[in-house]
Amino acid sequence: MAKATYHVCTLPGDGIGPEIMAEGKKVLAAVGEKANVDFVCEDHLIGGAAIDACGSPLPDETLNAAKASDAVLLASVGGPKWDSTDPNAPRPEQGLLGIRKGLGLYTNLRPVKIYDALAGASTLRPEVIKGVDLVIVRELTGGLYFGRRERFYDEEGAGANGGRGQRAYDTMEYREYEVERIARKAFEAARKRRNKVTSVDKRNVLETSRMWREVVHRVHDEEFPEVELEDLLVDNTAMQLINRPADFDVIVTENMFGDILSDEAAQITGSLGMLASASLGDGVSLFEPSAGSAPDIAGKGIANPLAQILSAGMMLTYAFDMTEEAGWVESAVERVLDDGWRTRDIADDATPTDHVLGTAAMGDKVVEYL
Ligand SMILES: NC(=O)c1ccc[n+]([C@@H]2O[C@H](COP(=O)([O-])OP(=O)(O)OC[C@H]3O[C@@H](n4cnc5c(N)ncnc54)[C@H](O)[C@@H]3O)[C@@H](O)[C@H]2O)c1
Ligand SMILES: CC(C)[C@H](C(=O)O)[C@@H](O)C(=O)O
Ligand SMILES: [Mg+2]
Repeated sequence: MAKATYHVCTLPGDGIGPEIMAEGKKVLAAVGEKANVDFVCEDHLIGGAAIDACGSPLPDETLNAAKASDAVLLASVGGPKWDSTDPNAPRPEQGLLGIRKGLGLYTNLRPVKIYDALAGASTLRPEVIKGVDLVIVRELTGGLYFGRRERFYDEEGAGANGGRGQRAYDTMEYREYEVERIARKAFEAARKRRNKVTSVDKRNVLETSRMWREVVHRVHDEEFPEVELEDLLVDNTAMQLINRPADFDVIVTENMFGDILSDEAAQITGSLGMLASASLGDGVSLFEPSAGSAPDIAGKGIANPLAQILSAGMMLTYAFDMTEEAGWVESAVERVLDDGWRTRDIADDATPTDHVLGTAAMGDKVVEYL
């Protein structure tokens, strides 16, 4: 049989990005060898690296290459080097938002799963985290991130109350179809899991949330009546996530609430360095760890590459329908952890120092177990 070839647009980005991307590629190559599939990875610029090279966080060349690929694997963007007080200066994060919008990636899946071996790395007590297995379905191309915004000088306000007159606003806006389609994705995910959806909003305050709740319920009643649906306000969710995390199955929420709740949920698993994600639309998909460029540890070779590796695993499932091979990756990661191998962020007092691995050694270990 002819060897299948998949073209992967790889976007290492900034900070720890290139370090963890190298490990994601290593694992992909190993899977390819075992499955007789060629993953042809081609690096392109995004974020701060792209600003430095050509002044834009998302060069046309990168977006075009992403559109022409079979899937995109991204590491992370951003860092203090590109922090500027000039509101018109290009920002690395615009590259990430631009590619999400440009590829129409409105669904972001962030699975949060406890590895038994990592129970000691979690901030929470073992009896609280036992059995945690949830997925955050985050709306990714709407809301505050993409609403009208402005920063301006308001003469009337100048001097009043001691201010210098600056004003700024961001707007949260949703269209009904945007809520409908993400709700559908959440109910479909729940059907394949434990059949429960928690819809998170701030209906007691926000008009977008009032519409969100109505639309989610309509989609539920008309198309997925057999799925259990619960509503929770976002502040209460933040609390319940650490109070009873094992009760959640699918959490569906708008863009910014999902951003915040997913970092919180990551800490339940022990480290942000463990949280993979898939960003899906109707065309090419993108896979990325949920964490950022971790400037505090960049360049030291100690970042945890497992979220990047698990994101590559999600790519196998969602982009290439290689669920068996994705299972190899998940199982290799699980066995590496079971055998006590750790990066620094998930090590605890009981970890022998010779079991604390650097970024590249952890990638090698996963390949060895594959
Ligand atoms: N997808 C992305 O590209 C993405 C996501 C989040 C933040 N960012 C950007 O990253 C930059 C830094 O943001 P931040 O510091 O607030 O968040 P961050 O996610 O980069 O880091 C938060 C904390 O988690 C740790 N951490 C993150 N990933 C890790 C890993 N793989 N292994 C071990 N530890 C890890 C960091 O060391 C840090 O202590 C900002 O410019 C931000 O906008 C990018
Ligand atoms: C870097 C930033 C724009 C991004 C987001 O908020 O979506 C990140 O925090 C994430 O979670 O992917
Ligand atoms: Mg985030």
